[in-house]
Amino acid sequence: MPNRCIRPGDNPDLTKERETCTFDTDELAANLYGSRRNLERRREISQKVSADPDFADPIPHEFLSREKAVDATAKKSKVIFQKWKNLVKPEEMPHLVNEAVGIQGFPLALHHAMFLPSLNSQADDDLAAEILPRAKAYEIIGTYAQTEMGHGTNLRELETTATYDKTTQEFVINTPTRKAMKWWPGNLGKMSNYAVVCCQLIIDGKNLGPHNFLVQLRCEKTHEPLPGITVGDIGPKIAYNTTDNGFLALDNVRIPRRQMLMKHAKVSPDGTYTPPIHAKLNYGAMVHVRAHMIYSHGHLLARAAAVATRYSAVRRQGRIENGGPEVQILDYQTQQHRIFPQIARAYAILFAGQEVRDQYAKTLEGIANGQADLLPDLHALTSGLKSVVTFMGGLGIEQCRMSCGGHGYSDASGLPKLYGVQIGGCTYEGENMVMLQQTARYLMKGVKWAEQGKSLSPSIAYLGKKSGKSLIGLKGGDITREHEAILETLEHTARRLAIDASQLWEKRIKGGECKERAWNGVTVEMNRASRVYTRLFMARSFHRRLLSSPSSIRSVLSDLFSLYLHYECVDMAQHLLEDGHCNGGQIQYLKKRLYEDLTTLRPNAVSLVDSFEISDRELNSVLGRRDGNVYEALFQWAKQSELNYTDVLPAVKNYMMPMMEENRSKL
Ligand SMILES: CCCCCCCCCC/C=C\C/C=C/C(=O)SCCNC(=O)CCNC(=O)[C@H](O)C(C)(C)COP(=O)(O)OP(=O)(O)OC[C@H]1O[C@@H](n2cnc3c(N)ncnc32)[C@H](O)[C@@H]1OP(=O)(O)O
Ligand SMILES: Cc1cc2nc3c(=O)[nH]c(=O)nc-3n(C[C@H](O)[C@H](O)[C@H](O)COP(=O)(O)OP(=O)(O)OC[C@H]3O[C@@H](n4cnc5c(N)ncnc54)[C@H](O)[C@@H]3O)c2cc1C
Repeated sequence: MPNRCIRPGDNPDLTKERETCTFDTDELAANLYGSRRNLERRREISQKVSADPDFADPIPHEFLSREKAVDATAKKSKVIFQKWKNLVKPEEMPHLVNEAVGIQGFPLALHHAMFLPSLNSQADDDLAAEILPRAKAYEIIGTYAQTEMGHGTNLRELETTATYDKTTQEFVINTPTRKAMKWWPGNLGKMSNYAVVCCQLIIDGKNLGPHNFLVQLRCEKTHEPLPGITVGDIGPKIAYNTTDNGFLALDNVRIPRRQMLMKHAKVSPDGTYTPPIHAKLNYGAMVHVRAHMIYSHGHLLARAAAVATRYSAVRRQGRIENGGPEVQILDYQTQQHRIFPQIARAYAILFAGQEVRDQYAKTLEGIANGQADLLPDLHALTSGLKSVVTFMGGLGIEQCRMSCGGHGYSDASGLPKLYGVQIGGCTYEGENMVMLQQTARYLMKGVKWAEQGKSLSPSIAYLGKKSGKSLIGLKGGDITREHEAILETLEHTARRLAIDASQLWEKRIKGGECKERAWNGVTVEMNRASRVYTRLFMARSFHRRLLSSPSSIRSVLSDLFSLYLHYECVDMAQHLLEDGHCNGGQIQYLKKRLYEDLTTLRPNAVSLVDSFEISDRELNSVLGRRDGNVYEALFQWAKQSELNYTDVLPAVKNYMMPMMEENRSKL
């Protein structure tokens, strides 16, 4: 079957891997990206970026100081948002940015991810008409400033205030304490001249909770901070170092009334407050990012899996049989067990990410028509997915990094930076433990609705079903029936964990605790229920994709799905066993099936990651390069280290040589 990555001059081990492929890699890539046309566009963009001298990197970013890296990123961003702006569709923009700039952030990241979405969904018609065309034309750059030094999670306790002054029809925006400074917002420090700032709305001394306001931070001509505004960069971080995450203090800055984002909640000139149709519509920008970050995090894991798989096919170390040749490390079962589940999870996350984006679009349509009834379901799902996927992705990338041995520790592999970027997602857009509790709140309602026989939305319909006996291992032979048996077992487990958590909670309440304290006593169990609900959704979403896939890729997707299910079940064995729904024999059966899956997938491993269709430039990894010629490339990469600009470093000349000289002269 064709693997279209084969080229003359490639590492022969990689070529051999590609020759054993049993499916058409282009078919799978087209399915992943939605169509052949999308796949071709993806390639076209990759090729054009590589050929554009404006995007050329004289030396890799890894060797640049932070300031120089920020500079290079800003320069490329200007090219993207001027020269390239009309050459790509909005949905192609993330790929263009990844290709041209990389994953560590760029000056307009928050402008796109949160500033524009906030204005689009929360500004009233007047404000939108005035500001959106300017923002879309990049006449101004904006960000989303919500988190403060003292509070990120608990938005109700944010301290920044917007106090309405009826006499002038203005809001007075103020940072009352040091810890009330906005702290963390991306692109706030140096790039943005505007921000959507989240403040407690105060009218006639009454606090009406967090609301969003458009605030100009810097002069449009000089880019100097405006009077009353203190703004800057918070310093280096684990990753995202080309992003100027910032701080901001506002000293009684006045803005006109109409700069409150008033599509949903409104303040009239006389100070009358009208609440929104759903209390949390002000939180819409967060739901937007949570709904979109699932897919992009799937892509980060896909990159790591591509690096680890290709490198493991090229790397030869040790022998399996005495006297045999040194083997490709991909032939070790431990290596396969480390890497193949990451390939499967990356596909699963990408599929789930595509489904949740569609669900977000439907919810938004409803809200535009005055219907917010889909929002609770979407909030529960995006909260669960963002938590599970970012954690899974972090673990997966770290497994991939370790699977590359010493070279995985080098920035040449691209993996340390990938890990740093990925794990940021465990914290931003709501700390994972906190967001899982949001999901759990919804599940607790679902358990009650199911008890009362009420209708349940599709994502929690399983709560209303009855459990039968687990048929895992008892439906021998037929893979379709085995998949169904496992999905039913996962449904049972998700339901059982939600009901157990609900009963534990009720027991504590009956024991005399207030609801909230009782909740805190059961949150570990609540979060377990949320994770399994989310993992069930991911498995179901993968299954839907498998069932709708064309026959040409059905078999390889089915193999991958089997591995996914078997791995997830073994990973969750404790939950499957706890109530006796599965027995030890069934877990042993799942393990046996998992080891068989590793062998089945082995010939297609490289081709499965080739179908992620990530260009060398985007992958930015010496170990993961398509042609597999890693050793020469490693040496060329290291030669660019600034420590190699001279043979004798000043540090050696100034300190080490005199020390050695002094010690020699003492003899
Ligand atoms: C060219 C394009 C390129 C794009 C490149 C993009 C690159 C992007 C890279 C971006 C990187 C980083 C960006 C990061 C940004 C940020 O981090 S912004 C800050 C995010 N902050 C948070 O997420 C804070 C987390 N906290 C909260 O969300 C809330 O405070 C919390 C939900 C935890 C609690 O809120 P409360 O108001 O106290 O509400 P609560 O009492 O718990 O719940 C009441 C009720 O409301 C429901 N609820 C809560 N939130 C929502 C929501 N968002 N939508 C719908 N419903 C919501 C909740 O479930 C309760 O319901 P119930 O029925 O009463 O149980
Ligand atoms: C890379 C990055 C980019 C960011 N970009 C932005 C941005 O653009 N705009 C912006 O406004 N913000 C941004 N943030 C801030 C981010 O949204 C917050 O850091 C995040 O929401 C977590 O809040 P926190 O820092 O207050 O953590 P905390 O809430 O202080 O968390 C600390 C610990 O307390 C626990 N905890 C807190 N509350 C509870 C609870 N109720 N139940 C159980 N445990 C709890 C958490 O689980 C965690 O273990 C960014 C952060 C990062 C790391």
